[in-house]
Amino acid sequence: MAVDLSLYLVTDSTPAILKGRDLCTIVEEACKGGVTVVQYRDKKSDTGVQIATARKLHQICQKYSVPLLINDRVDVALAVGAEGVHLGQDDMLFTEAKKMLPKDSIIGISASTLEEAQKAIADGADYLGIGTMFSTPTKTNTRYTLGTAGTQAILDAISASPVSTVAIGGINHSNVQRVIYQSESPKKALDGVAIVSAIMAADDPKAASEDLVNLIKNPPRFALTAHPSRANEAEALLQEVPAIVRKMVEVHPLVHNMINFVVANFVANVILSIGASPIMSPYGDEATDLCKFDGALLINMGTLTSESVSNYMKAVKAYNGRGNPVIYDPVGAGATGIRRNAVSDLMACGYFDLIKGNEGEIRQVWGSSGVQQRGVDSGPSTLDGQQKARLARDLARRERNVVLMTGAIDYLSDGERVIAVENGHPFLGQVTGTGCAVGSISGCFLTAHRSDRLLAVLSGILMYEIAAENAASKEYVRGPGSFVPAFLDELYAIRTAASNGDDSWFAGRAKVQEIKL
Ligand SMILES: Nc1ncnc2c1ncn2[C@@H]1O[C@H](COP(=O)(O)OP(=O)(O)OP(=O)(O)O)[C@@H](O)[C@H]1O
Ligand SMILES: Cc1ncsc1CCO
Repeated sequence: MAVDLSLYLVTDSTPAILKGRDLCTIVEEACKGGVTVVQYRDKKSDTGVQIATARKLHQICQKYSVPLLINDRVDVALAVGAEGVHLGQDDMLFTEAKKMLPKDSIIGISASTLEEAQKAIADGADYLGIGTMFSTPTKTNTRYTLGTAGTQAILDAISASPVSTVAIGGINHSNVQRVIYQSESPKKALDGVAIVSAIMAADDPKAASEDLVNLIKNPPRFALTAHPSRANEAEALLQEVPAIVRKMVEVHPLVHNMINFVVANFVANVILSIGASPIMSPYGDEATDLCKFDGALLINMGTLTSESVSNYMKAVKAYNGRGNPVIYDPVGAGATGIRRNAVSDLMACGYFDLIKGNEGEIRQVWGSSGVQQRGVDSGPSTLDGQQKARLARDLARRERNVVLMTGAIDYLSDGERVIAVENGHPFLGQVTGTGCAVGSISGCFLTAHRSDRLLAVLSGILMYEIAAENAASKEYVRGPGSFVPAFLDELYAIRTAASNGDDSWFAGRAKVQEIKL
């Protein structure tokens, strides 16, 4: 039996959720608001109460042509003639339930691992409930928190099967679009999302459901536009760079930096030099107002404190809500347990248009790092150029965003194209904050040029690294100390040239190639 799983309501009868209200009234409001399937889930009530409630719910659901599924209790489903059941891994076996239920019944199975998903498919499940997506305070006994990356990996591995899928766990209005978007693998997407408290605990369950329907139907504002690689991709991109630098100077974007205290002053001066406007604010609540200027947000966790992550989360939510660019610079990502946890918490909390880091940091975000970072520096590389390019490409594909891995050669990818940039100067590696400034500059370019994020970031890096080369070539520059003021001057010189319509600073300077993998 085909079911529309797009907005799948799972009930919750706990007093904290119901807040004295009647379960059936909430479900009816949700049906009016557009939920497409209801699962009655009640782990506590006596059988008699469950049957009575399920019967009422079934009458309501039938009025709105919404199928009713019963969690775990095949006997309750049979007693009220519900459309089917949902079974967890500890519930009755699929094969037993199949024997007991009428022929057309829907049977869904919870799957937290690929093995569980494959077994449920082999048994003949009608759909999979994949989760837990995010851990929530109300459900702490979750075996696996998959996140969008784990969900995407399962979808990819089962893409040959036509089985339907919904994601479950911690999904709400603020993350639903991202969950659907980032979980999608090239060959298989979620068919829906299961929602509990975002509807059940809402003051107005009808409005909450309507809002979710709208969010599910519409693509997120941050969806990446596909830019398949052209025959001479690097050259084609380079032709556009000077115009994008001019545009950035003209737009005079604002970049909100939640940045470490070591580099804040240097980064603010870099941003002023390129003709943009910096604001440094570590206070998460300020983002509610700051995001309204439609600039970019940079999260740079260089000097993390016990309060940083919750502040970052508030700001990311505010900027994501307006679809404004958010950049994540996971400084020192692998250096300590606290930073490693911060990486997972932040990656689960919102969408980052760009993740920018040195090799050690990008490897930590990817999750494959067996390498202990000693500090905020990258440390000796163990990857060759192709492997670096592949890592940047794979992370961008997984997160469906843009990834920039900095170093003597920078690797930039949007999941389809990979561009290597050889510009820059070794002095950049000798001055703290030069990587952090790249994150902030990228924010300015992402704000000014939104249709091709890879091109926007590439334009920023080239302006930056060509300025560094120009500065290092001055005869009065003898080392990192004299390099810094000369560097700010050269950024300013390019910005001035660009605002005069003079692109000569760029002619023949870019050392860029596309890497084919
Ligand atoms: N040896 C080098 N040659 C050319 N450019 C370099 C070199 N080292 C670094 N860069 C450039 O310097 C910038 C910063 O990159 P790097 O990888 O040093 O960042 P980082 O380690 O995050 O820095 P920080 O944390 O100090 O801000 C990038 O634009 C990069 O291309
Ligand atoms: C040295 C240092 N320590 C924390 S952040 C930082 C600046 C480089 O990101």
